[in-house]
Parts: sequence; C-alpha cells; structure tokens
Amino acid sequence: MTNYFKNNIFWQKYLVTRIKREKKYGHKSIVIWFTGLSGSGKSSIANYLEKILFENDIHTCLLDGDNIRSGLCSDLSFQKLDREENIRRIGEVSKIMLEAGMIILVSVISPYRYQRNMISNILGKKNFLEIFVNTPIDICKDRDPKKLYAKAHAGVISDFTGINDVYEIPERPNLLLDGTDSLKKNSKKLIKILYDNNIISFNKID
Ligand SMILES: Nc1ncnc2c1ncn2[C@@H]1O[C@H](COP(=O)(O)OS(=O)(=O)O)[C@@H](OP(=O)(O)O)[C@H]1O
Ligand SMILES: Nc1ncnc2c1ncn2[C@@H]1O[C@H](COP(=O)(O)OP(=O)(O)O)[C@@H](O)[C@H]1O
Repeated sequence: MTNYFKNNIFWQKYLVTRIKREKKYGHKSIVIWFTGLSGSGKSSIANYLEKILFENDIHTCLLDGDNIRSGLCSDLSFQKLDREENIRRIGEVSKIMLEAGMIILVSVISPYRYQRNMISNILGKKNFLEIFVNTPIDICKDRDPKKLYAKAHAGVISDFTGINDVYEIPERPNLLLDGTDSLKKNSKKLIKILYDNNIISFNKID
C-alpha cells in the first residue's frame, strides 16, 4: 500500500467485485499452481483438469510457462532473477484473474522455494494451492518431448532445470501428484481438493 501512495497512485475500487462474480458463477476463485521439472507432466495435468472444469461451467484460465514466455515474459531468460520476474508477473496476472472470479491454472517449473513463497505472498495463502508434480528426472529425460534434456546434456542449453540448474522440492505442497499416474487419477485428486476447499460444488468425474 505504501508504495502506491509514494508514487501518487491510489487504488481504485471496482463496482463488480470478486464476491459478486463468485456468486453469479456458482464457484469460488483460486490459483492452482503446478510446479515440477520440465517433462514432469504439469501441462498435461493442467490441460486435462481445465477441460473437466470448463465442461462443468467453471470459469477457467490456463497460464502455461512456454506460452507466457512467448509473450508477456519473452524478454526474460532462465537465470535466477529472470525466473523470479517471470514468476512475479505470472503471480500478478493470476491476482487480477482471481478478482475476475476465475479458477486459474498455472503450469510453470518455478524451481525456487523462495519464488514460490513470493507467489503465496502476492496472492495470499488461502488463494493459492501449490501442486507438486513429482516425476523422477530419469522419466522426464526419457519423455523429453522437446529434446531439451538432450540439448542440455550436449551443452547447447545452459541453466537447464535439473541438469545444470536447481529444482528445490516443495516441502509442504497442498498436494503431491505422482506424475506417472494417469491424468484421470490425478485430476480426480485435484477435483477432490477443490471440492473439499468449497471452491467447486461437484466431486465426480466420468
Ligand atoms: N533452461 C531452461 N530451463 C527450464 N526450462 C526451459 C529452459 N529453456 C527452455 N525451457 C522451456 O521453458 C519452459 C519453462 O518455463 P517456465 O516459465 O515454466 O520456467 S520458470 O518457472 O521460470 O523456471 C519449459 O517448459 P516445460 O518443459 O513445460 O516445463 C521448457 O519448454
Ligand atoms: N502421466 C503420464 N504418463 C505418461 N506420459 C505422460 C504423462 N503425463 C505427461 N506425459 C507425457 O510427458 C511429456 C511431458 O509432459 P508435459 O505435460 O508437457 O510436462 P511439463 O509441462 O511438466 O513439461 C509429454 O510428452 C506428455 O505426453
């Protein structure tokens, strides 16, 4: 708040509030933040879950690292401080979408614990579910759909997460998913956690 006043900027209240939107949409808003190695299955799970939510009339938006880095964050590298800025921007966009009453699915490596804590601070702990997609790196390397692990091993890519850059495992995620389980099994767990947190009112998928 102090920063706003320091820069002569004043927060403007909106007439259409998050609470009004949630009431109209029939569900709460929240950010579901998928973290994990490249190739762990973040995008696949997020996409599968979003389709289920969408088909059940939930207002959703999916922010995927590759896509965000093609536009909003195309100026950023994979060095630590640029990853921080990437995460900060995605956090701020998510915060805007929370006010728009949506369920936001974010699929980004977000390898640093302090950066994930920053998200929790931007959004507020109760607005954020940290989902750790836990897949052994050897399986990620075998999958390697974009041939990025091969490039990192060949020395073509530097700062590659898990090879020549860190991935700090979440200590207390809201949910740990086994990234080798089926998309359906993992989505069921996610639907359950949304239901248990009173975000959505259904707890079944076909
Ligand atoms: N050096 C390096 N390290 C990790 N990933 C790399 C790198 N270079 C390119 N890519 C591709 O970028 C995707 C990860 O972007 P993110 O925005 O999710 O990364 S981060 O959260 O800022 O760490 C990542 O997507 P996923 O494979 O879906 O995780 C890669 O496609
Ligand atoms: N549960 C799974 N079982 C087998 N393969 C999977 C599974 N989840 C994802 N994959 C495959 O692994 C690769 C990486 O998945 P992706 O969702 O793109 O991971 P990430 O977004 O974490 O980089 C893709 O080729 C995808 O089809």
